[in-house]
Amino acid sequence: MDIVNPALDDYLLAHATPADDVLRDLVEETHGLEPGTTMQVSHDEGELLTMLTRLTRAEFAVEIGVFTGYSSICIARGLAEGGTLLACDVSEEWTSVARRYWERAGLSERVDLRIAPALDTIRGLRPGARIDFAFIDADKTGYPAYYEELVPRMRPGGLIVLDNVLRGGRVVDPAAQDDADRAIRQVNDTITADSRVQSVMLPLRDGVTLARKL
Ligand SMILES: C[S@@+](CC[C@H](N)C(=O)[O-])C[C@H]1O[C@@H](n2cnc3c(N)ncnc32)[C@H](O)[C@@H]1O
Repeated sequence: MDIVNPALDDYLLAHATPADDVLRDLVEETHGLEPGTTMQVSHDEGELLTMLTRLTRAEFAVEIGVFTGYSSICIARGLAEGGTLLACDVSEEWTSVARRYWERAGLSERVDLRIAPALDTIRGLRPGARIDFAFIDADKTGYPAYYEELVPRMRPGGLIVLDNVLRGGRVVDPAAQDDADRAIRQVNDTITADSRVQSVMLPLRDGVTLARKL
């Protein structure tokens, strides 16, 4: 199911601030890898991440799902001076590409990469750690648990961003019942009913939820 008419999608992509050489080269290199660019956030979503990180004046951000580093570059670029992005992934192979591009973008000092299941990394944060900005874009069945671990650690006014919340329209297809479909519907319903956050779902690419901690 097209979330947005494809012609409008192209128009939207063409009307975000253009990508720089680092991001363009990263897309090109990722094209040549086995999964290709399908897992990567789109350019307009990346611009949104930079903007939201900046608007929340984030000093400590968490990313769940790094892949080859596109979204982490966008988040790290929006951090306040001296800020840190805790980047969580399980793949040495894909994040080795990300490391090269963080270096090239001058962001290596800002990114703290942890190769481990993201739930372990988040649960291992020091008690009292306050997260300003979080981006969830990893295994879809993990979303409900990632959300529950993040919410209590967010500072008031902090923002959680979740990608792929529409699953190509499968969320409204009763026949779509795999584990990931169920997990995404579950987290979407949880967030809507959660009095700890204010939330909105945007029809950007595969759907993006913004949940702001109250
Ligand atoms: C959709 S990709 C992330 C794309 C990335 N945000 C970007 O813009 O390029 C999902 C990533 O989640 C990672 N992942 C899967 N399961 C994970 C887990 N349990 N903990 C941390 N990362 C995980 C995968 O290795 C993969 O790199």
